[in-house]
Amino acid sequence: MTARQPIAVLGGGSFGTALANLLAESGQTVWLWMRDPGQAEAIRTQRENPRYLKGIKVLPGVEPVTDLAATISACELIFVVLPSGALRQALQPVSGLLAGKMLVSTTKGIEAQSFKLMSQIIEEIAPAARIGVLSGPNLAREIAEHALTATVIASEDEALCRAVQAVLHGRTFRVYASADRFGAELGGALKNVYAIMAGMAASLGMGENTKSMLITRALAEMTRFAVRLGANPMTFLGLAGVGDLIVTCTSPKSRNYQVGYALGQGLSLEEAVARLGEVAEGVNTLRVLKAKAEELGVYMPLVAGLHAILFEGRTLAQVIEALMTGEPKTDVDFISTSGF
Ligand SMILES: NC(=O)C1=CN([C@@H]2O[C@H](COP(=O)(O)OP(=O)(O)OC[C@H]3O[C@@H](n4cnc5c(N)ncnc54)[C@H](OP(=O)(O)O)[C@@H]3O)[C@@H](O)[C@H]2O)C=CC1
Ligand SMILES: O=C(CO)COP(=O)(O)O
Repeated sequence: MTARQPIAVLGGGSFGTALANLLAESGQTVWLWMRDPGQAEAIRTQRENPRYLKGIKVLPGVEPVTDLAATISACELIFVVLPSGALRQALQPVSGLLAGKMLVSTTKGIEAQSFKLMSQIIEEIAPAARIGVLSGPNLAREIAEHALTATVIASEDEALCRAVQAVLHGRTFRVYASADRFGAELGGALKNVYAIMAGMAASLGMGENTKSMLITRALAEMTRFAVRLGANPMTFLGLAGVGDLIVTCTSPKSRNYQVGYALGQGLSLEEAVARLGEVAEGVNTLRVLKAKAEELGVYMPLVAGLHAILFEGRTLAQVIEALMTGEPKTDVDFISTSGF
């Protein structure tokens, strides 16, 4: 990467804007690509992203742009910050420009038909690109407000990890490296589902014991699933696993938590998502995860329970009854060596 080359951020939502500001703070020139010329113009003139990150000043080093091909051609390091449902359709038309580029996905979702994670889709679209995943407990607004934050850059490509650390590491943002791209990315996608449950529990006034049980059993369940897919369970003990699970299951700033909270207040799923007006990846992840767990025969009672409430017409009371009275199980069963 040459000193004067800009860095691209694809996606002008809350996280794209927060990430662009972080890069600009460390002295980089950033091209923040978005599809909507009106939003680009608003950011250019108001120096704020009024739609997705109101009240945060967008730094002078961030240039909003709308020409995707020109952006990719000009940049060697590209952060992909698009919703999972948009990533393939956005990148496919420019696939011919991606060879040799460093592409870092921050998107926390799973493709419905293929069950592919976002970096796997990028790999398919751009087999000659260098690929990484950025994931961790990273609420966009807190990053933008300079809350002390840590994240993980995960890639088999060590030089890519170092390049991302060099441009993102700063006084309020620490970047840890990992070679486990699959584990880090899977953790980020799975935790969104449990954040919906946690939001629901919070709106129903459930206590701290319940919250702790939910987060801990969520960790057991998502790790069990990941191990079945061949992932390293230890990654789930890191920032991209339990770290991200904690923040999204405890913070009202999480959009997935907010959807769950609204459901607990009696809104329908459609109403809850519409009220949010931003992406809540956990809703789609829940659908594909439930189907995949069944296909693989992985025991995921929390996922099955939430799916039953959201898509099968079961009541919360019925699901809680089934979960609490199910047959007794062993703790930390995914690594258990005990004779139980
Ligand atoms: N926000 C956060 O705290 C974090 C988010 N992430 C992940 O980052 C990803 C993006 O999230 P976030 O920035 O929060 O999302 P937002 O909902 O804040 O913004 C979504 C952005 O994507 C754009 N977009 C939607 N569809 C398309 C499309 N087809 N082509 C091009 N652009 C499109 C939207 O543009 P338009 O307005 O034109 O629709 C908007 O700029 C998600 O997977 C999320 O899980 C990861 C860590 C933290
Ligand atoms: O992934 C996130 C924090 O790490 C953001 O979570 P939400 O998408 O639920 O806001």
